[in-house]
Amino acid sequence: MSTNDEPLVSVDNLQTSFYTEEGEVKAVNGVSYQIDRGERFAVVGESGAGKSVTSLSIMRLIDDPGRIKGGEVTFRSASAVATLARKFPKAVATENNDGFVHVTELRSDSGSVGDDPGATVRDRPKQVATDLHDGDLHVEAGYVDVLDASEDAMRELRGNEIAMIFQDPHTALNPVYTVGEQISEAIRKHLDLGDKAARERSIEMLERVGIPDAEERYSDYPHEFSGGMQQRAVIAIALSCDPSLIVADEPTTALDVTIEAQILELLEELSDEEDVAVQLITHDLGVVAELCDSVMVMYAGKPVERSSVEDLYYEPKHPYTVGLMSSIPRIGDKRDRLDTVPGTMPDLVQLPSGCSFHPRCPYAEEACIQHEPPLVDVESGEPVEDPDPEIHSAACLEYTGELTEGVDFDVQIREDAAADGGESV
Ligand SMILES: Nc1ncnc2c1ncn2[C@@H]1O[C@H](COP(=O)(O)OP(=O)(O)OP(=O)(O)O)[C@@H](O)[C@H]1O
Repeated sequence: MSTNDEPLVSVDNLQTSFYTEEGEVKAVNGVSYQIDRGERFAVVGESGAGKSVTSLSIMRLIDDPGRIKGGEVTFRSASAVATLARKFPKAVATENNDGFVHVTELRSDSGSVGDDPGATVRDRPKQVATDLHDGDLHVEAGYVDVLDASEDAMRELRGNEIAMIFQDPHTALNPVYTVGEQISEAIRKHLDLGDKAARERSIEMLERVGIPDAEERYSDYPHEFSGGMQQRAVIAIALSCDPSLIVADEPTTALDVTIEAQILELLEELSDEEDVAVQLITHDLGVVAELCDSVMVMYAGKPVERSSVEDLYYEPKHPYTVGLMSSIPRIGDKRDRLDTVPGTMPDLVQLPSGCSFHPRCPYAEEACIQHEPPLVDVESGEPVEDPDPEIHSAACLEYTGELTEGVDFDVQIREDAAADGGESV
């Protein structure tokens, strides 16, 4: 199998902690997942579940007192590998040298590339073809070992291959530059274009994200844009460098209902048309239903359920997910629906014994206080080693057969409601 058929992002047993006066805050405590090219993947859970820290970790944006303690993050992209190999040839792994840039398939216009494609690239980095440079060595497949990458390489990756959209577009835009200049600046930096070409591309991007009269609006300052238009401009900046992954952290929380729906529609359209994968972080299952294909529910730094969005809606398996589902609002409804799970997230310095959710779980039994449930295939009860998006998995002793009473819930979704954000009864 070519590595291009493999997931774009693979996260394996990621662990990130903050070392505070109170102790070690285990914000991300063994998280694994994968995202395919063009897939829209949601990370959902209450405040403090570890959603943002997971995303910041895969982009290597964790600052003191935080530290990524362990795990592996792999980003498979031939274009990223080609760009990094050309810029940082000493970082290319070969049979004899370590490196965080891995070339797994290489094609040469002028003949053989030998048995060790990494060594070939190391020897002739300036002949590697990229989006910006011609060359006779073509990287067909490869990956970047993100947690081993240098800071310089990460800077290159962020913005070029992985773009970010945050909750508040207002803070993402600089008030003293026009919106157009900010998009042009991003384009000039990443695509090596001159002023005129960058301006033209910026106007195209503004049109692409649905800003009317893009040419005139190019010279507006951010305060002259509405909140929804500002978020569209942020999306234009994110897209202008042709990323393969957009990480969107609560991108619609600051927007009103109608605008929220429009922005989600825009993200969906762009991801379909440009084959961009999206990692969406949200506490809102209505937003997940609207946009995503697959979902990971997090609780206290760990995944507690993983499945397709459809399976999660029609057949949630973890009592925590069921709690989250119990009053999925229609899209845009800003009620704090997560109040519906009584109790609060535990102290991440001193997690409860056994299942972290047991103090809040209506079905908890003695076994739940004693044993930490592994993430298992809900059908077979077998542990899920590799995060397989096809497998519906949950971390609850119900599915390992260790509960005596078992869990007992009944979720009914109105067909029409599921389509527009879902509403469970
Ligand atoms: N700089 C920091 N110092 C100490 N603890 C931190 C820091 N940043 C995050 N944490 C802790 O890590 C845990 C996970 O936080 P994270 O922001 O990932 O949660 P979240 O699920 O994204 O929630 P929210 O929706 O509120 O952003 C929280 O307990 C938080 O207090």
